[in-house]
Amino acid sequence: MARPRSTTPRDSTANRKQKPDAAPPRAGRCVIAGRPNVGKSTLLNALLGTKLAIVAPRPGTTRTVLLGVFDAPVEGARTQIAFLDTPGLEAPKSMLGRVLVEEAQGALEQGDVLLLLVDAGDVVKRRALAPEDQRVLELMKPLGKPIVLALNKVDKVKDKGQLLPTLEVLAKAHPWATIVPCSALRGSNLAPIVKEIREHLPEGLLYEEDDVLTDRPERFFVAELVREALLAHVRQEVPHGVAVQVDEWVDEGKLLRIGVTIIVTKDSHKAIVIGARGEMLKTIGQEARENIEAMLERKVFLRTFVKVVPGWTEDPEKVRRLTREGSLS
Ligand SMILES: Nc1nc2c(ncn2[C@@H]2O[C@H](COP(=O)(O)OP(=O)(O)OP(=O)(O)O)[C@@H](O)[C@H]2O)c(=O)[nH]1
Repeated sequence: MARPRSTTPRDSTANRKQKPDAAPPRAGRCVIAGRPNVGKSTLLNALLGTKLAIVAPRPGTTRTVLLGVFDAPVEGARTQIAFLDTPGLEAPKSMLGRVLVEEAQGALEQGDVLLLLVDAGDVVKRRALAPEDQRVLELMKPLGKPIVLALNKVDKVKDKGQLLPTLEVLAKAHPWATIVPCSALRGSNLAPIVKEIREHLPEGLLYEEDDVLTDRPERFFVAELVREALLAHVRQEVPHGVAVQVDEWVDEGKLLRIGVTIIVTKDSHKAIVIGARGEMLKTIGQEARENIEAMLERKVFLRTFVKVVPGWTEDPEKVRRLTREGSLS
């Protein structure tokens, strides 16, 4: 998918043509990894200046490795960074969890640089990495790649005086490329991250074109926007077993007709997603449609079905189909 020009602030300001005296272009891959809910997808979106990944205030939102291409000058020199946003790394509780961990671990090997994202408030409180963060670091270490440690959600740290001593302790834990406190939500202090990543990338370009944003088709993002709307409204344990499949895509010129099936694991979950008199499904569909229309910049008719597929989160074949191909068929 190409970069949506109207929604990318960087597009309006960045001049991708280098100045004659600028350093040569550099390009490579950076994998964003960390335990669930630390803000990896929010950081990807902030770095790209556009919303690519869905975000939710609950662990386990990201279901697949997502490519997002940063292509802009860093200190005047063109820099292409293929960021890979990964599912949160944690001890898996289901087959779905195992596949997500496999995906994230596999992605680590693809990075020229690894970015370990942790929760600033949590490490400040402990004056150390949490055991869950440490486990991610242990997966990264044997790969021998430069690791940037980013302490996210620094906006939530009340006692900012505790930050410096924490950074000093963390600096001794590993020979990091750098340690950066930042806020992905506010977009603050992200420039030092990009600058450091650039230092470790080889000269050259990954993509000749200057508007590559991702390698996923529009249908993938449509399914994700439906899942995001659902995550925003449905509580309890339902979201863990939800997948969205796009099964109708008819371009009628003025209107794009899309049909999606929301897959859940139990009848009781189906009832929650539909809600009393269908109110919940209506809310989800309406919110998803508005976001899809904004993304595609066209009028959309969205039809939503809900289907029970018992035990799909424990069936390796179904998990792979739904998380990687986005469809059971
Ligand atoms: N206060 C604050 N909240 C943030 C920040 N970055 C992310 N969040 C919030 O943290 C929650 C989780 O964000 P995500 O980006 O979905 O986290 P993730 O690490 O991709 O989550 P998983 O997909 O579960 O691994 C959301 O509610 C975000 O709004 C930040 O810098 N400050």
